[in-house]
Amino acid sequence: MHAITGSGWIEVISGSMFSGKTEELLRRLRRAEIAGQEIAVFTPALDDRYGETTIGTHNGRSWEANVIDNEGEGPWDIRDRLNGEMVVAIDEANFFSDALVEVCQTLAEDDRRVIVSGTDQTYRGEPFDPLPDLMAVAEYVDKLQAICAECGEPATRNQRLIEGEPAHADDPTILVGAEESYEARCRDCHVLRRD
Ligand SMILES: Nc1ncnc2c1ncn2[C@@H]1O[C@H](COP(=O)(O)OP(=O)(O)O)[C@@H](O)[C@H]1O
Ligand SMILES: Cc1cn([C@H]2C[C@H](O)[C@@H](COP(=O)(O)O)O2)c(=O)[nH]c1=O
Ligand SMILES: [Zn+2]
Repeated sequence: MHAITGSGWIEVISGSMFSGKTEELLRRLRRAEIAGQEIAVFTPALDDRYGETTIGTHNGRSWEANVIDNEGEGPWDIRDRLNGEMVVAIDEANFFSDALVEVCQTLAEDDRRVIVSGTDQTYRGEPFDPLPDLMAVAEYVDKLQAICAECGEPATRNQRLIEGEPAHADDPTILVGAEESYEARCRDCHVLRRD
């Protein structure tokens, strides 16, 4: 339990793609496991890059996860599928509906440690819901940076590339992918086509 409030809490790990969000999430889970705590991990059905029932990093590390469909109960299914675990981890929060914020609040109010990871900006450089609201209600927020693929400076933005070209501003927001479609870039090197 939280030393100050005597209750649960929310930790958000955010930042650009490739910044090490999932690595950091797995590091925290390994430590919770060493401490003998029961852990439940959730991932959205939409992200199938690493196989249906795992969360994975861009450098090959993974952890077993429960897959949550955004249809039906959506993120409320997370609460229904808990079996007494007091550490709850949610990866790829950017693929969940806004209801995830209320779900995380409820879990923290039930004295749980909630660790949420997800990228905070769309490829357009706009806030990626529900991360902004999650960051606002969280007790702890870590915003990580990758390395800009163009200039080597710290990267805060997600560059979407379609056949090697910057994506157009009117493209759909959701496109599951990794190195084949995205690069980490700094503010100066991030490009968006508007023609
Ligand atoms: N441009 C980059 N900047 C930093 N790390 C990168 C970059 N491209 C690939 N990587 C690799 O990605 C790893 C982070 O992967 P991951 O934790 O899955 O990131 P995230 O969850 O933030 O997308 C790094 O440790 C590194 O090996
Ligand atoms: C910027 C942006 C990203 N996505 C997708 C691409 C990936 O599948 C995930 C982010 O994964 P990571 O673990 O943070 O590397 O989100 C998207 O659908 N739309 C976007 O604008
Ligand atoms: Zn750059």
